[in-house]
Amino acid sequence: MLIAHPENHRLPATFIPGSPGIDVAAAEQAAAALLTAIGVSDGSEAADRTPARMVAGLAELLNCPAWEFTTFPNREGQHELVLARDVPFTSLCAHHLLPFSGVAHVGVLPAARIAGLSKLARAVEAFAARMQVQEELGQQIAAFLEERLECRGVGVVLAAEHLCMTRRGVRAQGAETVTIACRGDLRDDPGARAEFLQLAAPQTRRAA
Ligand SMILES: Nc1nc2c(ncn2[C@@H]2O[C@H](COP(=O)(O)OP(=O)(O)OP(=O)(O)O)[C@@H](O)[C@H]2O)c(=O)[nH]1
Ligand SMILES: [Zn+2]
Repeated sequence: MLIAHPENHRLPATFIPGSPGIDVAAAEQAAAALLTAIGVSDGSEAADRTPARMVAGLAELLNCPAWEFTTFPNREGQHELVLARDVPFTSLCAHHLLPFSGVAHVGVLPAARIAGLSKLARAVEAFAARMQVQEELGQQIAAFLEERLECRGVGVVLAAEHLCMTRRGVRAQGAETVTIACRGDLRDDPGARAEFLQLAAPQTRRAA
């Protein structure tokens, strides 16, 4: 069954740095308990601050710095594709809490306004800073840009390695997961879609 999360792509106008959702003391206590429970707590000096480092590391991955979505008037009529290619990202797999990371290719067909270019990458960063499912990550970025920019089309290609799939479980080393989230003319206009995917697709495989 498809479960829709219509609010998931909404972000506050300005992002606040810090990790307000994290109770650091409780998280460190739980991390220490986890290390003990799985039998790796050896009391050594090296592991002394491991619970604190675990929490700080997770807080870092679940946080993104403050930014604003800056746009400019489309004065010269840029109605062709604008593509930010090879934007690196790291997120946390919602199922295993292991990292998945790779690159995002974000394309926009502008209308009345153009986005500050870095904001395409910042949108990727902001939505990646959550427990995520790759398909939902792509859809949330696309929905956010479509809504904020009121553009004619948005396309988001994500190509990522999931450690939960390549380093544990099935251990499919080298496997890459590619997802496409297109909206507007980048989904419905075959020519525009083909041009976008052609420019984005050759970049989906990481350098060996
Ligand atoms: N569709 C999708 N699946 C994901 C993503 N990240 C992880 N998964 C999958 O989520 C599934 C969770 O399945 P479970 O059977 O509950 O977990 P598991 O026993 O650890 O499964 P294995 O990884 O096969 O050992 C696995 O198939 C993962 O590969 C993602 O971003 N998108
Ligand atoms: Zn996983």
